[in-house]
Amino acid sequence: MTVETHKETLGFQTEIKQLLNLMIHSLYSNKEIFLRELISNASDAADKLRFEALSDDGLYEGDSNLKIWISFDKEARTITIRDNGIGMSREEVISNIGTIAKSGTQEFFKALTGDQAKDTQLIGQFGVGFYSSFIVADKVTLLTRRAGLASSHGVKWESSGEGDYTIETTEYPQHGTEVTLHLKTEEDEFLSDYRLQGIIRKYSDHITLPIIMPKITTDDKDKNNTTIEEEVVNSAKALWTRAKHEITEEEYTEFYKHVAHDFDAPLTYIHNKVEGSNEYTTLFFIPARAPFDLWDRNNRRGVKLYVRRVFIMDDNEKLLPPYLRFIRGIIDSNDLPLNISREILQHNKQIEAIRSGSVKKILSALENMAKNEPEKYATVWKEFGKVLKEGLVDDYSNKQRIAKLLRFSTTNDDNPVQAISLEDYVGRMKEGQEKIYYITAENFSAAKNSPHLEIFRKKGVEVLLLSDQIDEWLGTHLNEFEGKSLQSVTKGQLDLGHLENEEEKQATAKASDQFKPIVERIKNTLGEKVKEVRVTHRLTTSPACLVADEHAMDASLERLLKSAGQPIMGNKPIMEINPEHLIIKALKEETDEKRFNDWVFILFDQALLSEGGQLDDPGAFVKRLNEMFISMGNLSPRIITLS
Ligand SMILES: Nc1ncnc2c1ncn2[C@@H]1O[C@H](COP(=O)(O)OP(=O)(O)OP(=O)(O)O)[C@@H](O)[C@H]1O
Repeated sequence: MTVETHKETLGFQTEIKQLLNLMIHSLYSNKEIFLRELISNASDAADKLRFEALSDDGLYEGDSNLKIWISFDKEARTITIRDNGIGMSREEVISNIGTIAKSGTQEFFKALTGDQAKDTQLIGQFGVGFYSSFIVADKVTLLTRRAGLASSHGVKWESSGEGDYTIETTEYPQHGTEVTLHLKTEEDEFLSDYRLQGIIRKYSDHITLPIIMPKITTDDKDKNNTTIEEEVVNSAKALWTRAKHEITEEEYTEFYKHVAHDFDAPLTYIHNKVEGSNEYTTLFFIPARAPFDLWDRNNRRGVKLYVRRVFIMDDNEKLLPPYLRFIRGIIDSNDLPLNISREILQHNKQIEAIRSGSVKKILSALENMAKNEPEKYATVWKEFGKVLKEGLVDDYSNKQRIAKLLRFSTTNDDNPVQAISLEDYVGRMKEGQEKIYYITAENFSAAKNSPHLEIFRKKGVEVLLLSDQIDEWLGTHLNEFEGKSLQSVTKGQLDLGHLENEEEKQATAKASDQFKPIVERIKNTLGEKVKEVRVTHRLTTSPACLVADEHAMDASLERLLKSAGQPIMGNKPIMEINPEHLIIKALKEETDEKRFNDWVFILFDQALLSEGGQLDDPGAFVKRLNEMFISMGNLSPRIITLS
């Protein structure tokens, strides 16, 4: 391999400049976290080396005692953080340090508002890692060499964080990385054993590698005789192996920040040891906020797998199902072989048992929280509810447990905040009510104002108002809850069962008879646009609505699939008319064929609009409506003449 030694000056990716600026200003009040971030990176680098060395122990280059060293030089005003982990090649330095390759980057930059207070929150959520060095340093020098490469493949990277950096190949004897911060003039407080040790103990005690600082002792008799020893500053024990009662909340929080790359404390943690034939420990965290890449179902970096404290991998979908991708933490198995590969993981019985045990633990924790700490659970639902709902589709065996965790908006309070459980709903079902009614629409307002709800509102029957995209699948995947079937109010013949009394049933039957001729006329007018026209009793104030056939797809699901580019055989809707409505009564008497046709098309288009549909020919609708206004004589003759 030819070694590229020349020194080049490269520009940061534009986003990095923006990120650096924002970060330096917004994280200044918490500037000591730069050390936590660099230690965290060093620890990850050691994990990576240990894993790669499982298949090639030559990578240790005879030094498998992985450590992190921290030192400072008062005169040069520098702090150095060094590790003997995996290190980086020149290409890796350019792609890891000069660009942000994280998923969710685009979402993050879109979310920035320009308002410093708000953006500070966001930057914490995004994670700043290495760049946090620039909060306290006006120049950062990074020396590194990837394990396995010759010492001539060392890389020196340097930047003052102002838009560009230099990179050159250099001799670097040991594998690993060394980051030197040249402190800004006002940051001398960090040039102190006491201060640095305090930060390490506060934020990085849980790091499993020894974090070492030099301890200088001076001979009492001879002040010039000094000895330097290595002192381990942290407890260097895997946090999850310690007994729960010995671990403080702060320790859990700091560990979370390290594994999750989050700046904020988690909402809660779930720590368990499983003993028996398949021994393992899990430590899971529920974050307080959704990360920017939550919607990326392929991003599975939430949970890390360890085998007897050795990091194995952090991106395997086998560890937790996609609907729990918001969970962060670790799984440490005592029984899996250390050289386990991704391929073996796919078909490993122990992993399957760990996965299903972990899912159960997480669901139990969520159930307990929902019961005992409903406010906390409301946050979980707000942040991760949409993802959790995917579980109904993904996880058949836990469907009923997941169903209990769902929260909805309903017509009970017409509140867009989803807070009502299916148990709440069932608990207050009306006497005679046999089904759980729901409506799906593109957004909350469209659901709330749908004409399909009129009869339910009149009778005081609660309806779930569903407007998240995933809700379209709810009806297909959750057929029943506690023996009550779920029924879309926009599908099929409305059967209110015992909610309707004999009198009402007779009135509907009578109206159907009386309106038979007009129903026929409307059907003839609309032709292929509808499957059927019928008299309804679900409307009280609207003249007409569209419903889907019992076995057809909901109209809103059909629209969703179409917008996702899926070829859909258009299902024709059924138009239902309200015999009590003035327009329908007038229509019954209408003899002018043109006016009748215009009314029918207007009613059809209105019904389509009110359920969030799109008109095939909006211009024709507007024209008909205007003609109708004019002919109704509501406008003064002068205006009519002008038009
Ligand atoms: N000490 C190190 N040894 C080896 N690689 C490192 C080291 N420090 C950083 N890197 C590499 O640089 C990348 C970027 O680091 P950075 O701290 O900016 O982000 P991160 O750790 O991936 O995530 P976050 O920003 O959430 O902390 C890392 O993912 C890693 O590949």
